[in-house]
Amino acid sequence: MESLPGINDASSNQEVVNGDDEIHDLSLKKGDEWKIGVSSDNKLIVKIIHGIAEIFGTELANNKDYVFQNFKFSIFAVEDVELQWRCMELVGTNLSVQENITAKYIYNLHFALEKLRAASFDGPKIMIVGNSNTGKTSLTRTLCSYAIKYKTYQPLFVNLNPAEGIFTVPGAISATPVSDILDPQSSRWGQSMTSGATELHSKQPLVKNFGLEYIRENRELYKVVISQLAEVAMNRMQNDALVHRSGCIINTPPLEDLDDDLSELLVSFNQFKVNYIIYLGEETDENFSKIKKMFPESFLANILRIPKLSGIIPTDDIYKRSLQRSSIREYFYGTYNSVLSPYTIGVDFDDLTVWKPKNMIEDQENMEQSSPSKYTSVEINASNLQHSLVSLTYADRKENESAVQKAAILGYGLVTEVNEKRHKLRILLPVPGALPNKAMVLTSYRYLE
Ligand SMILES: Nc1ncnc2c1ncn2[C@@H]1O[C@H](COP(=O)(O)OP(=O)(O)OP(=O)(O)O)[C@@H](O)[C@H]1O
Repeated sequence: MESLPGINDASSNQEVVNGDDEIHDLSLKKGDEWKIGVSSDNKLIVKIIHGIAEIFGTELANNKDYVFQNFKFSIFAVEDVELQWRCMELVGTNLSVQENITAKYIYNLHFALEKLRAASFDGPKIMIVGNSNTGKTSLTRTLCSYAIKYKTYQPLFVNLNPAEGIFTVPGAISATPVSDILDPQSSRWGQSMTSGATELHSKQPLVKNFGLEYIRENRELYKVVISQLAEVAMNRMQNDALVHRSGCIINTPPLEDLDDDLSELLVSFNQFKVNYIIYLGEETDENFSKIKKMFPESFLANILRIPKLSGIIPTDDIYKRSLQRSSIREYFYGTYNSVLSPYTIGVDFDDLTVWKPKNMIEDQENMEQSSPSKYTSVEINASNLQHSLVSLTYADRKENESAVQKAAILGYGLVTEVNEKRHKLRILLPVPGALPNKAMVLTSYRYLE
C-alpha cells in the first residue's frame, strides 16, 4: 500500500506500535471525556472493553480496534468505560481526562429538536454560530449523530464553512442528508461518494464551489454560492418527506471570518429559512449582542446560547491545513480501509476552458470596476495550474462566466502535470472516462503528492 501515490507511507497498525508495544488500560468515569490529539506521524489504537463511549455522538462498538491519525477529538464516557489504547505518541501517565461539563446542553438541545420533529412534518432548521474554536463543527456533528441514533431520521447537514472539506474537498460548501452512522475515526466525518465502495454507507453531498481560501477574498461570491446551495438543498428537503421532517443542521464559519455586519450570516439565515440560531459562547460576547440586534424582537426567543464546548482542543492553521490536505487526498485515493482508484487523463491545452473566482484582496482594481461575484478567465500555463484542484462544471466550454458560475458541478480534478512544451496537461479524476467538454474552475487549493 505504501506504493500508492497520495497515501503517505505511514505503515500498517502493527508496524507503528512496534516501538512501544505497550497496551495501556484506562478507566473513564461516566460523564468524563478523554481529550486526544494524535499527529499524522503516529497512530492511536483504541479498543472499548466495557461500557458506552462516544466520539462526537457516534457510539463505539466494544472489542473493536479503532484507529486514529491526524485527529483532535475526545472520547466521551456515556457510562463508566474501560478501554485499552496503544500509541507511540501519548504518554500513559499524563492523559487529559476531565469532566465534560457541556454534554448536558447538547442532550437538551437534541431532545428539543426531537420534540420539534415529532410535532411537525416541517422539521427544525437550526444554524450553529460562534467565534472560532467554540465547537460549532463538533456540535453539528454530535446533533446529526444523535438524530439518527434511535430513530430513522435523516437530517440535512449543511456545511457553510468552505475551509472544512467535510464529505467533499476544501473550498466547497455542501448539504448532505445524513442517513447512516458517521465514521468516528474520521475528522471529515466519513467518506463521500466518489468512486467505488466505501467501508461505511457513503454520503452523497450536494456541493457548490466557492473556490477561494478565505471568505474575505470575495464575500459577494460567497453569498451567491450560499444562495445557490440553499436553493438545491431546500428543493431536496421539499421532495423528501423524511429529510423534511428531520430538518437541517447548519455549520457556519467562525464569526471572525465574516464581515463586520455579519451580512453573510443574514443571507444564510434567510436562504435556509432558519428557525433557530444556536450561539456558542458567553452572554457577554460582543458578537452575541450583535447577533441579537440583527433580528426582530419576535425572533429573540429563537436565539439560544450554550457555552463553548468543554472538550475543545484549540486548533491552528497547520492542523487545519493538514485536514484540508487529507480531505483532498481522500477524495481521490480513499482511505486505508477503502482505497479508491483514480484515473489520470492527458488533455491538450486547447481542449480546456478554465475560469477562477476573482480574489478581491489581490485585485483591488477589479472591485471598483465590475460586479464582484464574477469569475475571470485563466491562462493555461504551469504557474497557474500545476498541482491545482479544479472543479468540473456542467456548463459547456463555450458558456460565459455567469453561466459557469451558476452551473452545478460534476466533481473535482487535480492537475498533476503541466507540460508547456508539448501543450499538454495531466489531470487526475475520481472516475474513468474522457474529460467532459465542460468549463473548469480553478480553486486556490494545491495538492502535491
Ligand atoms: N468534546 C469536544 N467538543 C468539541 N470539540 C472537541 C471535542 N473534542 C475535541 N474537540 C476538538 O476541538 C477542535 C475545535 O472544535 P470545532 O472544530 O468543533 O470548533 P469550531 O468552532 O467549529 O472551530 P472553527 O471555528 O475553527 O471552525 C476540533 O479539532 C475538535 O475536534
